[in-house]
Amino acid sequence: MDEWIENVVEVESNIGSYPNPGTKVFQYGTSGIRYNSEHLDHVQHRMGMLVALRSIHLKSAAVGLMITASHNPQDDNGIKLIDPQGEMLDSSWEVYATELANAPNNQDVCAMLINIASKYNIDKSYIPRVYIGRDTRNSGKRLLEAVLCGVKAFKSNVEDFGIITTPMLHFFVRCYNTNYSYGQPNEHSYYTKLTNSFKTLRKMCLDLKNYSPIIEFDGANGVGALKMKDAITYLEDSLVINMHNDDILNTEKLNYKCGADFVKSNQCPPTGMTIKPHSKYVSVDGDADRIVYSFIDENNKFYLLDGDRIATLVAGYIKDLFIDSGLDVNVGLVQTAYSNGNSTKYVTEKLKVPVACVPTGVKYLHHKANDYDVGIYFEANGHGTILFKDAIRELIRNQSAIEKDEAMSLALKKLICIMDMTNETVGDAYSDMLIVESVLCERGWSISDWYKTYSDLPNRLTKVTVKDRNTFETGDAERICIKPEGLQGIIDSIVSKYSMGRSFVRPSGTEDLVRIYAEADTQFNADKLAVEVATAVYDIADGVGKKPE
Ligand SMILES: CC(=O)N[C@H]1[C@@H](OP(=O)(O)O)O[C@H](CO)[C@@H](O)[C@@H]1O
Ligand SMILES: [Mg+2]
Repeated sequence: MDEWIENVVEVESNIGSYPNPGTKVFQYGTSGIRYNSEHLDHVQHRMGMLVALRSIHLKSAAVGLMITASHNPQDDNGIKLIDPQGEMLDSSWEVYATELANAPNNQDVCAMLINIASKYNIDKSYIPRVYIGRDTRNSGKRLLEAVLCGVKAFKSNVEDFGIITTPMLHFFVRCYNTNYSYGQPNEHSYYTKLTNSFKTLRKMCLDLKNYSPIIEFDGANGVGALKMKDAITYLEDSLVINMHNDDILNTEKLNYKCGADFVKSNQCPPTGMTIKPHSKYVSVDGDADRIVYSFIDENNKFYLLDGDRIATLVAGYIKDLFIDSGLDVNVGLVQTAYSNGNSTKYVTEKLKVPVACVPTGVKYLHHKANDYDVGIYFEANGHGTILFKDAIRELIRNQSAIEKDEAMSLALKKLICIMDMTNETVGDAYSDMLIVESVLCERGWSISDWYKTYSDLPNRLTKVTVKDRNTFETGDAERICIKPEGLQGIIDSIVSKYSMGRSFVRPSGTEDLVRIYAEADTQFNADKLAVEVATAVYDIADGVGKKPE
């Protein structure tokens, strides 16, 4: 074992070209590793080796490696690793990713890989299979070379899909490992599967009422824009997509004042396009795994329909379809502490769908959603999907084949369409858009009809930089702050002064800072509550820079 790995690392992998300059500390966090791309060559090289080893461990299952920094600025880049069912890398291996990225020298890298190989008793006769994709960032091509060097050292079968969205790569990985029952690992199969089921459902919708198929699409000047242009040829006339922020050649524009993260964080329309009252705006992020909707009214007031809204829309619709189909299926929704309190109330009280709350990060939501027959999960920022248990999928298809009752049969057919247009591996802006458009059309709703289903509690998300965010520890799905000691007591007493107040703090997993979330009866109060709690964090945890105001 030792000799094998030593040979791979020291001879085959060209490791001498990828030294760790030792200037930065990396962490495989909420969603992989992200950093300024200048510091990432050795990281990508090592992740290439790790992912190949993971495939060998999993007996030649295809695993994925996506080179992206999602909604971060153009200068950043990073990596997301994908496990065989298209889900995110198992958390037990995240630790190795972090350790390897930080290993000071090549001998350490070698020793760590030997450790992993012997811990899992890895059988080196398996040939690894690695699927690779990247977003539109300039640095992607250079970092790809580093990844390839690492991956090929293990004599892997490598498939480089070039520039694709993150969810496409997740989909492709699942296709291979399900022996292609999920689809073929190529873009044509992806578009065809998702779009055909969308078009089939659209034909069942006879009365559009207030629904409009026109979408103003904000592509964040990234891969989402590039791929939407391809998708349009598959959609034909089922949707009218007007493209904006689709300048992928001007890479410094990526995510700049546009895209899902900008719109959600700043609670304002994307720039780079004319915003017309009551038009329907769709914004995706830099790797197209997030989506939010928005519009303005005749008074230029801005309305955001974020992940919470999408989750409630989808949960209500799916629940109704199951009622109509006569099938008794448990449908549940998974949220995080960032979900608006009124969305949780609406889902539990009005839609009567159970809600679970888990820590931030799609991996936690995805995992929890598996507890339900049909689990819907969305982060408030617009990352989410629907998971159908295999047995339920089968039940729906079998029942649909024999159902005689017309109404029940129609509901089952609609459920099949929804299943087939869902990319169940991970949040997927394209798939989610098709689902939202389907439900809006079925309901006969305009975007403002959708907005009227419930009203959000005013809220504010803010952040504070502290000396060491690792001193923070949280509990109860991040709703309680355990460390620094004493902080939770202070937060409780601040919150108690506010009507409908709620606030929590947690260290970010993607940035070096602490996030503060606050909700209250008015926007003024939510803002004020956020500042008060941010100040408490700043004071107790050695805040860095300007005091919150
Ligand atoms: C409040 C917030 O939106 N946090 C985001 C952000 O994580 P942080 O750990 O909060 O930095 O990035 C994650 C990856 O994209 C995403 O999963 C998560 O929801
Ligand atoms: Mg993303």
